[in-house]
Amino acid sequence: MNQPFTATYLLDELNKEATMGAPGLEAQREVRVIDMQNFVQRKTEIADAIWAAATDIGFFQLKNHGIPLQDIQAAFERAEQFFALPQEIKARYPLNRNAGWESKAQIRPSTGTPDQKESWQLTRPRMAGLWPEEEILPGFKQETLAFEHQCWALGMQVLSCFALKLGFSEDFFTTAHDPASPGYQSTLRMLHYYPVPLNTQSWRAGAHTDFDCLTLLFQRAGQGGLQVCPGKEHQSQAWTPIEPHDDVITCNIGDMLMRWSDDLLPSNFHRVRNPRPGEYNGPRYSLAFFCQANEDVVIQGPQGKYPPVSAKDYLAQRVSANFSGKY
Ligand SMILES: O=C(O)CCC(=O)C(=O)O
Ligand SMILES: [Fe+2]
Repeated sequence: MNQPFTATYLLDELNKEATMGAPGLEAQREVRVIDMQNFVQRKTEIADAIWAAATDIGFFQLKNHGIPLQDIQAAFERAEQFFALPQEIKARYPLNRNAGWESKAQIRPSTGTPDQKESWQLTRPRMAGLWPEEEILPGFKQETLAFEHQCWALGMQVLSCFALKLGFSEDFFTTAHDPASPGYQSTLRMLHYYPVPLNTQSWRAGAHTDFDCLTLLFQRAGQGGLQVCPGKEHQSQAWTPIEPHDDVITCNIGDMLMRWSDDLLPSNFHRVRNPRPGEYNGPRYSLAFFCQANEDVVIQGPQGKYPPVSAKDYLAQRVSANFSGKY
């Protein structure tokens, strides 16, 4: 790992990502926790707090966010059940365009090595043949769809705060991520990082920024390893560990929102490191919801800092740079 990986991409963010594979340093940074209680009444105050955290520190966490803890725990249990299925069953749901299952297929431009994980992704319009059947995992489909919707609704609340601060109409991003559209491409991802023998030289997930507008990341207490480096400080290569807590959701700004805000909202680099000697080194599960604008939506900020690109073309370029040219 960590050998310099040289490639040239058409997108600036991919060229930047290719420079981020080194171990770097550790740095403590403030992790601001935003209280989402009484969102409607407190929206202006919440929007100010989210904006300040996103622009000063680059990442933040949500508490009292309205997704019941028992629903999150049930979603983790479904992920464990899915990943415990025999390999030959999971292989019946192969990844295609951010939907379905893959194992060790994601090669980050930063590291040039495969992430030590498997994942299954739900992208609503693309799920034909990719659901585990009722007799294999009863209730999985219905409950996972319901959880995806809860994530979408919370993601849209947060994005409406960014819309407010950017001077866009407050429903701008909700329209851009309309689940009723056939071009809907927001994704719920279940992740399972394999147990790692101690002193193994690899990354559970190599350094990257997300492709989307906003990511909601759910982690489990005791299963650490996430490290974050704010986009505006990426040259420092100084990484802040994020301690997992069951009652908060960690949020990352992704590259779609960076583009849409003409860089006012920098996307965050993050990665998942291996356990160190003495740390828990068993399996690690996480859940991520990626708010990815619908295929036909054109991403461009008011200042036109980046050329216009459809969210479909943008995602296709980012996914294929991570999956050996496949989309
Ligand atoms: O599992 C984690 O904590 C991070 C996952 C992640 O960054 C991703 O899938 O984009
Ligand atoms: Fe990520």
